Amino acid sequence: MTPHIRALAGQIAETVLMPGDPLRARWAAETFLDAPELVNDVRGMLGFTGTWRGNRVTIHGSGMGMPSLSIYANELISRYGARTLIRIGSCGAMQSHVAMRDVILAQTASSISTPSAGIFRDLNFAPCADFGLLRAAVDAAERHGTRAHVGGIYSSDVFYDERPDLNETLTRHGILGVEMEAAELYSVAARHGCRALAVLTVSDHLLTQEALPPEERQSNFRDMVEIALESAFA
Ligand SMILES: O=P(O)(O)O[C@H]1O[C@H](CO)[C@@H](O)[C@H]1O
Ligand SMILES: O=c1cc[nH]c(=O)[nH]1
Repeated sequence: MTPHIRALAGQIAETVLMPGDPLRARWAAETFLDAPELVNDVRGMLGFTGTWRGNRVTIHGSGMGMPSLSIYANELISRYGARTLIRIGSCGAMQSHVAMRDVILAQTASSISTPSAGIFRDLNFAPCADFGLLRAAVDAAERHGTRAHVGGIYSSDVFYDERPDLNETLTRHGILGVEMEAAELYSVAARHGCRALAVLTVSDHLLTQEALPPEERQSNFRDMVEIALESAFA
């Protein structure tokens, strides 16, 4: 048990999928896992452990933003022995060739800052995905016939952005999309020798202003979850 997770020792799997939304965690656990068991509901942050094709998996919400994810990732790794952490999130597209509902596999995650900045001090650490997971995710996306893009994303501290100049700079440098957790997930995983990847589904588009309704962001992102599970156990 931790301040934020009530699971007992042994109730968290070594492989953890992390959506921001706890209700997406419930949907994914009930849709993809055999015998999902609720292992956390502290503060309404839901975590479930079950099996997928005979492999133990936990699906646990991260909450929104890097400080929230950082708490859960640190506790899942340090207190429960998680070793592979895959974010299954939504994101906003920042390139015209990226369409709504496309999948983005985040090779790197740029940021202005992360909760790890205090450790890195003057170092501009480059948070990156585990290459084995990334390669397996590319293969899984191809098998599924999913439109997937591999490249850099931006992990922001804000959803309501007031820096159009920054977005323009990011787009000009090929950044595919924006979300709010991956850079810290990659940093925490690196610090502990764990594997991490962010598999993201485009829920809105910064260039066209299209946006999916909340229900579709909560569930219906099947390809993303299947790609994450297949990558974890490739
Ligand atoms: O859909 P999730 O996984 O929460 O991800 C995105 O959605 C939230 C903002 O609406 C942020 O957490 C962002 O990273
Ligand atoms: O963080 C996020 C997530 C989805 N869409 C955005 O614009 N930002």
